[in-house]
Amino acid sequence: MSRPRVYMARKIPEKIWMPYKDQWDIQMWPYEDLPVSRTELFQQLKQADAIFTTLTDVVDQELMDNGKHLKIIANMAVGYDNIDVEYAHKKGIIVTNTPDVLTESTADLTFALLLAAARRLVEANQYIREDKWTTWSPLFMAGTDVHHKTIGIVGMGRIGEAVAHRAKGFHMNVLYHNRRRRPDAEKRIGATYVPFEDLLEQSDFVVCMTPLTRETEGLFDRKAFQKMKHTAIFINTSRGGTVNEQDLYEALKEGKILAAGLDVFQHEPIGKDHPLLQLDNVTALPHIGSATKDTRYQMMKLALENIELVLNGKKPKTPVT
Ligand SMILES: NC(=O)C1=CN([C@@H]2O[C@H](COP(=O)(O)OP(=O)(O)OC[C@H]3O[C@@H](n4cnc5c(N)ncnc54)[C@H](O)[C@@H]3O)[C@@H](O)[C@H]2O)C=CC1
Ligand SMILES: O=C(O)C(=O)CO
Repeated sequence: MSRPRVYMARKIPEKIWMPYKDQWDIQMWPYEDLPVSRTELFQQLKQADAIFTTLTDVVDQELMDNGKHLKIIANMAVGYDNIDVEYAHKKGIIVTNTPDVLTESTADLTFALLLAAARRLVEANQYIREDKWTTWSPLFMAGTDVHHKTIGIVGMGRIGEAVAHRAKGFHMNVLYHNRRRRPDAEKRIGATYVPFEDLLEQSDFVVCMTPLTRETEGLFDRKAFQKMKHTAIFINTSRGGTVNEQDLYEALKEGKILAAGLDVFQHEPIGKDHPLLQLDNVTALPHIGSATKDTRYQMMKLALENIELVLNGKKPKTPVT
C-alpha cells in the first residue's frame, strides 16, 4: 500500500517530522521565512491526504475542491480564521488547531505588551539608543501605573483567563466580557462579567482576546474607542481584523484613548509606513504572541500528532468543531 502523502506548507525543523518519515510521503515547502504560494498549495493539494498549514495560508473553497484525497487540515495555530471550516466540514475534511499548548506563552506576551505600552518601554529604549538621554527629570518618560488598575478582557477563553491570572498578580480589578458568561472562571480568578459597553467605559486597560469571526470583525471601531476612557490603553493580541485600524489611528491621534499595544494587524506583515507606526503611543510587535521555542515546537508536534491520528482512522486530539 502506498504511503499517505502529507504536504507541509512551511519548512519546519527536521527533528519534528523525522519520526514520520517512514510512514508518510512528506513533501515540504522549502522556506521557513516565506509563506507557500497559492499556486504551489493548489498544486500540492491535488495529491495530498493531509496538509500542515500556518496562519498565513488561506485555505478556501477553491483550494479544498482541488484536494480530492484531503482528509485533514492541521493548522499550526489556535486561531483558524484562515480556513473555511464550514466548507471543510461539508466536504468531510477534518480541521485541527493547536489550543492549550500556547496559552501561557501568549498570555505572557499579552501582559508584557500591556506593561510595555503602559510604561513606554519601547519608546524609552529607542530614546537611549538614539543618544537623547540627557538627565533624570521628574516627568521624564512617565507612564501609567498598571497595579491596582482595572483591566477589561474581551474574550474570556483560555488565553483571556491566563491573562486575568497575571492581572491578579498585579492586584488589578478584572472585568470581562464574553459570548457566554463564565461562572467557573469568575470563581477561579475573581473576575466580574459586564456588558461590552460597560467594560469599555470602566477599564483602564482593554484587552482583546476573542477569535476573529463574523461577529468580532471590526468590533473595536470608532464607537468603541469613543466609549473608552481618555486614559485607556488598548491591547490586541488576538487578530488584527477585530479592529478598525483607521478608527484606532484616529482615536490615538486625537487623544480619545492614551495608547495601544498591538501584536496583530489587519494585513500582515505591515511595513514601516503603516499609519499606526507613525504614532509614538503605539507599541507594535510582529505577531509573536506564542513565539517561544518550546511553545512553537509543541504547536508543530501537536499538529503532526493530529495528522497521524486522522491518517490512522482515529479521532484527532484537537479538532475544530
Ligand atoms: N498573537 C498571537 O500570536 C496569538 C493570537 N491568538 C488569538 O487568540 C484567540 C483566542 O485564543 P484562545 O483563548 O485559545 O481561544 P478560546 O476559544 O479559548 O477563547 C476565545 C473566547 O472568546 C469568546 N468570544 C468569541 N466571540 C466573542 C464575542 N463576539 N464577544 C465576546 N467574546 C467572544 C469565546 O466565547 C471564548 O471564550 C485565537 O483565536 C487567536 O486568534 C492565539 C494565540 C497566539
Ligand atoms: O495560534 C495562533 O492563533 C496564533 O496567532 C499564533 O500562535
